[in-house]
Amino acid sequence: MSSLYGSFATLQPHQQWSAVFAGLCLAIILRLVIRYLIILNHIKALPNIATLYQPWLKYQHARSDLIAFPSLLSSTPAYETSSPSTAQYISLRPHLFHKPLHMQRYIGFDVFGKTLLSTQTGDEHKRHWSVVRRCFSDRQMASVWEAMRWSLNTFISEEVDQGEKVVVEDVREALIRVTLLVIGRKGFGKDFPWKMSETEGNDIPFEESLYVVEQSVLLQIILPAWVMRLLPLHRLQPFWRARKAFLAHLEHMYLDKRSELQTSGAASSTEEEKAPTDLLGALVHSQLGVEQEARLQGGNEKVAGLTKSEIIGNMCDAGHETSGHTLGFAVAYLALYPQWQEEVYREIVSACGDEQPTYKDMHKLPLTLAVCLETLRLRDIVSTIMKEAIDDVFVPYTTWDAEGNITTRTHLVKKGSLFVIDSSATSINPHAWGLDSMEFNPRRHLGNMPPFVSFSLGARQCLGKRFAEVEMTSIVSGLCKNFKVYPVKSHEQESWEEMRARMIDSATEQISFQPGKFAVRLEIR
Ligand code: HEM
Repeated sequence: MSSLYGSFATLQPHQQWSAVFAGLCLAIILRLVIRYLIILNHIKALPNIATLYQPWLKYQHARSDLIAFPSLLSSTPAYETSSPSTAQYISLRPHLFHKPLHMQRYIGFDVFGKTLLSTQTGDEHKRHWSVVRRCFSDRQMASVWEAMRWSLNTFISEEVDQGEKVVVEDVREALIRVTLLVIGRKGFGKDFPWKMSETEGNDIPFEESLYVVEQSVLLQIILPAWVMRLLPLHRLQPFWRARKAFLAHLEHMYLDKRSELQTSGAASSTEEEKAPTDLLGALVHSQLGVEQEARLQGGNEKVAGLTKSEIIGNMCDAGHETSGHTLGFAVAYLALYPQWQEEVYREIVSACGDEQPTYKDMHKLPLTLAVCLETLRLRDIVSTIMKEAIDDVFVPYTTWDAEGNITTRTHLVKKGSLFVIDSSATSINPHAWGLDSMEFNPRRHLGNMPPFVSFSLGARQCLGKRFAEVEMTSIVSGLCKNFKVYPVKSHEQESWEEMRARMIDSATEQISFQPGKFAVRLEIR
């Protein structure tokens, strides 16, 4: 150290300044790299929830569904819980458990503007919720169904060889494209293929900016825009430019939609039939309605509802990834379990005869929806739901002995503790779902069932639940009505068990849990 100081002292003053400057730059870069690695690790998985493929195993070993583990971000002890009663207890008590908004998962969601998902329970949540909830009307759902079918047909006719048999080489990629197309059409109200003119001063077309942002979403969440801009890394520049262009397009589209609705008079109509069926249009229509209500009540319309950046944030949160990945797993299960394909096919034929299923038929297709829910139960997409205790609180949990005798207990959780509802494990807890909890059996969703936490529960449960259910039922019914789905072996001798492990268990955790690469063969019925 002293020799380092000695060498420093021998330098000329301007060289000393340069050395200090270089040292500072190095320290900043080092800090950024460390932050990047911590956040990456944090987003991808909490270290203790590493049992991705057998999420119940750690509870089975502990003979308890309450396991303590130190939180990454809080100095207070944190607890992980999986019992449905505990998960339900926490989810249904928003006055005791808030969202830990300091966690990167929620900070990351706000990258394009504040979203409903990352608002704190209370006034802020109510303000967002009152605008966003109006986008999920029955009319919206009917058009989501149609858009999904259109997107699936577009994909099948454009991307795979026409004929009696077609092979989809990468099911995950295909279904993400199908759901992304729907977000394009249903989200931004744009027909495909996009022929959008470029926004003034923006040289990257909207379609391109959306695809690049989608491809680099993890980076977009982790790295602030100014870091992407300033870091002298050649490969980061396209991501930064796409993000800038994407936001500029969205702002342009928002302002256009606002003035279009105001000029057409649709803005002043509260009738549901006048609301646009694309998500951006519905959001703007809802926002204009909230402003009008505030005006009529003598309030300040300028502060009513959401700001421009909040509308854009909520727009970007119109999840295609969650439904896309669930559908990827559902196709794997259908291919592996042909008996369920046949049952679903019979249900569709008895509900719709020779016609293609429409949204009006959805209530007659409970088994088709159950296939999607059962997929989600076994391959929970979100995996972890974070909560923070805002007061000292006793939570229920259970332990059991070697003979299986169950004892119900309570545990004192200190104010400020961080909770992770382990939804992957909760949904396969044999004490709640039965000893066959690991088996793929969609029929279990048709009767009484334990609380299902994959969409969360209570006041903060998924607002897009119905949207996702409609998207998934539309695709699964469309596939099963028109095709038989077969798995494609990776080599001639591959057994069913090996295929299952490859298609289901090769999943990875990115922003959400996602299937690995696998192919299926579709044969026209
Ligand atoms: C299979 C598909 C989906 C699953 C499994 C899912 C799951 C979830 C979960 C677990 C939460 C709670 C997250 C938390 O508290 O940290 C949530 C919240 C939310 N989801 Fe979904 N989601 C899905 C699809 C969608 C779709 C398609 C949309 C929109 C079109 C959507 C919109 C939302 C919104 C707005 C919230 C925040 C609700 C609030 O905090 O009040 N979700 N979702």
